[in-house]
Amino acid sequence: MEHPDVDVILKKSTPSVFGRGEETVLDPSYRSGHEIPAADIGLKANRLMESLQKSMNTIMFPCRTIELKLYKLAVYQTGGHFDWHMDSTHSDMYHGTLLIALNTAWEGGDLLLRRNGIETRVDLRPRIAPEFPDDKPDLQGVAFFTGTEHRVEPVKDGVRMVLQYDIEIVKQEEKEVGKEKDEESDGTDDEDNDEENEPWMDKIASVYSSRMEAQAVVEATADNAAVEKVLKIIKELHSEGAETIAFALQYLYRQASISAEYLKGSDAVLHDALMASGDFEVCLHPVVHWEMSDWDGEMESHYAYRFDDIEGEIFPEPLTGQPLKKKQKKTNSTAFHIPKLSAIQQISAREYIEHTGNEAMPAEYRYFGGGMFVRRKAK
Ligand SMILES: O=C(O)CCC(=O)C(=O)O
Ligand SMILES: [Fe+2]
Repeated sequence: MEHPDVDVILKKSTPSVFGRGEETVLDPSYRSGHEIPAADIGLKANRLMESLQKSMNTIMFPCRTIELKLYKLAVYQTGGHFDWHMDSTHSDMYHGTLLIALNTAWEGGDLLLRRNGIETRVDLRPRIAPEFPDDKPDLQGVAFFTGTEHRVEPVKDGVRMVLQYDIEIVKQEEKEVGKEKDEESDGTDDEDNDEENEPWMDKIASVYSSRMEAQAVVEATADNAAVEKVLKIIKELHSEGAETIAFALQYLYRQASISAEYLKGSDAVLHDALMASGDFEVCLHPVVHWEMSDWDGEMESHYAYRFDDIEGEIFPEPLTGQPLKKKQKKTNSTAFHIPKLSAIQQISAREYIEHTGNEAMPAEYRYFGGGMFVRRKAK
């Protein structure tokens, strides 16, 4: 790609604001940069974007169909930066962000991604292969799931320009794999399954997440061996008498997007494998985070409860759309222990609440943790 005309682009751009809760604010100490919205950029679809879309579909959203939608062009001049934030959920379909840096020169301005406390540094400066010094530089890009925290370090010199795309999941009504049967809630789940620190939960979490830790933010999603192991553990637990096995989704979602068709990465792989086996009924629900502390106020453990259990009084209809059969109480029977690598803990943190959103985000669009509830299929 040729060098972009920096002066023209700067003239067309406006200072970047960001969302602090439901407010839109301009605060250069938190974010300093300029931007041009997609509507003012005339970029045609091209082969590069098509092939990028294909590979992101395979790696990040297996068995789903995605589309890339240009969102804006961000311009950072010397001193420009953007502190830790998650991108706002512009729509239910929006599940990832793709950034591609244009061919300009700058110093500093690295992008840092953070998930579950693990940081990954990304230098988006165009690269010239040393063996072909006369060739055009290779542009650099990065894609991450929504709910990933990120920040742009201050640009020390030059101009950094980045095209930002929304990765949207295209809804497919007739898709078989994504279809799930809503669980009938009777509030009497697994009475004999309410030990304090379920060791089996950690077993699942460690099998399921080992590759994730190793690869930080960039995950391998198609780990069939790990998925097989998790299925086996779930079957064993069912045969030992547990009625419902529940565990935290690995990613954050907007409340309305906690459904099979919108699952991301490893959540999608595991869900589809459970459905494909034909042995399970799987349902997904938003969950709320609960912290238990000991007598000294030290945090001891983290639990999740189904959101519709907690909010039963406020929301007469549970989120499954099915009326509750019996009044549900908040009991241990519907709680599950949150594994170390779950994103759910993070969404109740103070900084998260204060500093979320590259644009204002009304409360109903905030991120939620989700839970997968797995029962044995009635034969
Ligand atoms: O420019 C970048 O690398 C990321 C910018 C960003 O995070 C945003 O505008 O939301
Ligand atoms: Fe962002």
